[in-house]
This record gives sequence, structure tokens and C-alpha cells, in this order.
Amino acid sequence: MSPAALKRAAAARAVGLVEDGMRLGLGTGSTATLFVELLGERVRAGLSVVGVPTSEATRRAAEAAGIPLTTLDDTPDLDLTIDGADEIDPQLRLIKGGGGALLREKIVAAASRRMVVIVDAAKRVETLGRFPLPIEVVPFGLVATTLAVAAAIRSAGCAGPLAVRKGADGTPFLTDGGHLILDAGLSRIPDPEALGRALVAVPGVVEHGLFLGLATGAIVAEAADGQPRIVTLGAA
Ligand SMILES: O=C[C@H](O)[C@H](O)[C@H](O)COP(=O)(O)O
Repeated sequence: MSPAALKRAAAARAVGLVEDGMRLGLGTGSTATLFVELLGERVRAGLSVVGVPTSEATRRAAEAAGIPLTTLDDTPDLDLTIDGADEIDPQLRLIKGGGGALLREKIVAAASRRMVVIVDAAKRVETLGRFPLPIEVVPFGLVATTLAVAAAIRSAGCAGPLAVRKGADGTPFLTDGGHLILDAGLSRIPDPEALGRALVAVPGVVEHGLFLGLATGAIVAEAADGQPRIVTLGAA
């Protein structure tokens, strides 16, 4: 069973959580985009919702799907955010930002009463860190910030290479906010809370991809006898 089929199954289950009148955070990435497309079908059938996109890519997908959009400034209190993740552990702690949208995703998740994560089972881990941790930094002072980030990583008991993310054309990847991403290949993050605290204390770090205490539930799609089977974690 392909990852895409599992992602679609998780996204389809999440669409069932949406109720008429909800104010929604719309996540970013391939799984969240499937959710946006499926939500669009319900909107076209008469469902009334309004969404806050977490990236310019999701804004375009939501507009194409016919989902009415608003901004977090106009609608700062959201009912539910549905988003993907790069990793999820048993405590619903996440690594996000593989697509570079972590900053807006975290702001939107923090403004939501509930955040339900949609993933295929390959994203489940016992210990976060196999997926490189994205750390969003301002371009000014990149070398100094990178050194300080490396020290912060060591102080939290982690180790591994840091690399400035590149786009397909080989130039530095820029986020929607005009920032750079450092990807930290840590393999294992024994204390995500300690690492998160150390990273946000570094001047020049805008945000990191550890989502701690934000997800209230998860919808995980796994393959069972060639069919997708849904497992829910937390309140989902
Ligand atoms: O910046 C990107 C987001 O955090 C995504 O939600 C995450 O990378 C998962 O994306 P996908 O559903 O494509 O695996």
C-alpha cells in the first residue's frame, strides 16, 4: 500500500471531524493538501467553514478547492487545525517543517483549540530525531547563529550535523517569511523539551520544528491486509 493511499485515508478520516461553522487551521504538506482537497468537496456540497492557511502553497490549494479563507488577524481563535507531521512520538510530540512551513504552522496550531495530526504509520517513532529537525533562522549573522545553535544542541544532550537547506536549484531555501532553515541531523532527541528551550534562547532562531504540547490528537493510517486501517491517538 503506497504512502499516498495511507495519507489519503488519514485525510479522509480528518474531514469527518469538521463541523458546520468551524474555523479551521489548514496545514501544509502532501497529507494536509489531500485534506484540503477532500474538504473542498464538502464545501462545494454545502459545508460552511472558514480556513486559515499555514503557507502560501496551502493558500493556493485551498483557493483552488473553493474553501473560504480568512487571516489569523481577523480570526485569531480557531476551532480545529488539521496538519501533517514528519514524526510523531507516543506523547503526541512532533517534528514538523520538512516543507519549511513550521513557523506559520506553529502559530496557527497555538491559536487552535484542537490540533489533529494526520500521518501514515511510517511517521510514528518511539524517540523523535530520525527526521532532521528544521530550525528556522534569520539570514543575518548566519554563521554566528549556526555556531550558537550547535552549542544549544550539545547542551540538550544531542549531536549531529547542521546544514543550511537548499532548494531544488541549489540556492538556499527561503521560507514564506523570508528566513533560512538549518536542518539538524540528530538521530535521537532524548529530551525534546530541553532542546526546544535551548533553541528558542538563541538570538537569530525564529522557531524550531519541535511541536510540544500542541497536538491534541492524531489520525494514523497503517496498512492492514492491503487496506488502510486507521488508528487514533489522543482525542481524534
Ligand atoms: O513544513 C511542512 C509541514 O510541517 C508538513 O506538515 C510536514 O513536513 C509533513 O509533510 P507531508 O505530509 O508531506 O509528509
